[in-house]
Amino acid sequence: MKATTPKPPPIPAEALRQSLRALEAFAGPTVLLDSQGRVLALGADARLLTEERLSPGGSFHEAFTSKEEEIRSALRTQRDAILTLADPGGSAKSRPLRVRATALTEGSRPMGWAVHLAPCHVDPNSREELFHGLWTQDLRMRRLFRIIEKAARTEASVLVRGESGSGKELVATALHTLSARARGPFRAINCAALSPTLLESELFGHVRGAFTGAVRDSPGHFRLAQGGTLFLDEVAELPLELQAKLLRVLETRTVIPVGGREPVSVDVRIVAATHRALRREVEQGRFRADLMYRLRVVPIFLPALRERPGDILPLAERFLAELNARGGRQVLRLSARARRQLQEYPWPGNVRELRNVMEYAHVMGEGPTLTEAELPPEFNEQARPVRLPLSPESAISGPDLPQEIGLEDIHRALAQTRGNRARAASLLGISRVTLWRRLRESGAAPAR
Ligand SMILES: Nc1ncnc2c1ncn2[C@@H]1O[C@H](COP(=O)(O)OP(=O)(O)OP(=O)(O)O)[C@@H](O)[C@H]1O
Repeated sequence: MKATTPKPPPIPAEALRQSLRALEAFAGPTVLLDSQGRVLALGADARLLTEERLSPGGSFHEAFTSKEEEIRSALRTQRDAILTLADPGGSAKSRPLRVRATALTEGSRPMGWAVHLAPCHVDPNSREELFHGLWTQDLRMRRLFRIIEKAARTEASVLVRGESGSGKELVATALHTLSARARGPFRAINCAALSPTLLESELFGHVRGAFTGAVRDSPGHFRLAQGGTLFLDEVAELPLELQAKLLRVLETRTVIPVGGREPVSVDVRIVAATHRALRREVEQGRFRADLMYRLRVVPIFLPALRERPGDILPLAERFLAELNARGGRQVLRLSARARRQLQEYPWPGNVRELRNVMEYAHVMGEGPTLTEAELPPEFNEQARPVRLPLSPESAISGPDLPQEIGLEDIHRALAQTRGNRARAASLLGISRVTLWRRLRESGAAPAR
């Protein structure tokens, strides 16, 4: 005779409510579904977040306007997904929600899902786009993507201008990937990171015996990028004598390695980038005008993150979803204060800095809510009132505020430290607060 498993007694409503409250405290707004996708129960936070659009006995799928396949995939894959909540009033006001499901099983039998919900800041009225690793919902950025697509089809030199961490290298790789040279190599070199002598031999190569330590021939980046694209990052930092040499290479399409005599033909497309205004560098005699015109046939201006504030929170959420997917802590929401601080912060290190900040907070804190206290120390400094100088003189001659340190220096230090403000400040010999204040005074950061 077949043994029948006795049906478990139903969980008393009060016990269920308490379990859900405990679950929500740990995992954020939660809905329990049966294996057919019907709502079994939902916690008070989930009720609030969904504005009562979900109720026990109702269908989970029908509460959303997202495609049936998207909803099924969200449940099946148990990965972060964005679903749009239907508006019962039928107005066009849709509400995106971040959703993550955990399958509930008894042995191997599927019982349903616990679905964790979180608010989502992607603006449903503006279109989002992921373009070769660059995510945005900013209209200007999306227009830039179209320019990049057009420029990629040509051989024209492109000059990308943008602050540190704003995605210049990603633009360069997109230009390469979308070009006829995609099968060829992509090489990148940072002109600010090497001494002039080393830079010369890295770019143009050298022959054996050209200098002490040159024990064998070295091809250099131009020849290594043969048939492909060479990305010259921080091109404004190129010393004048190397600018002359670079111009010659671009004009003759040949390169003479250091210590060599014979010109070698090269077929390379140049993409250059800088955080400076090259025109100003030309005016100041630090950059050759003829080289500038050669490099900036197509100029591309990448807006800083603070100039597209609508991207800050959605990008933060994307980074959190990536971090959640690695396992460990599952962050389901940002506290209101953390959101405000992220939005008010000047982001001198741009998207790279935002990613680092999210990683720091994800590691430092615990639980499903990422709070302002988990943000790196500079955010808490930012929250403190800014100390006013005692006298006008102390504002300019005080040891903590050297007048000669300008915005350009700060950007250069940030570029060198890849957006790390603490290291940039110590490089400049000022405190992090001063660095932030300088950015704010210059209008680079919003006044509070
Ligand atoms: N729009 C974006 N969407 C998603 N990630 C981005 C975006 N912009 C930048 N990033 C992230 O920031 C990192 C830095 O980008 P990238 O190296 O292209 O910046 P950069 O402007 O070349 O910086 P630097 O001038 O310091 O070299 C990227 O690896 C990527 O993770």
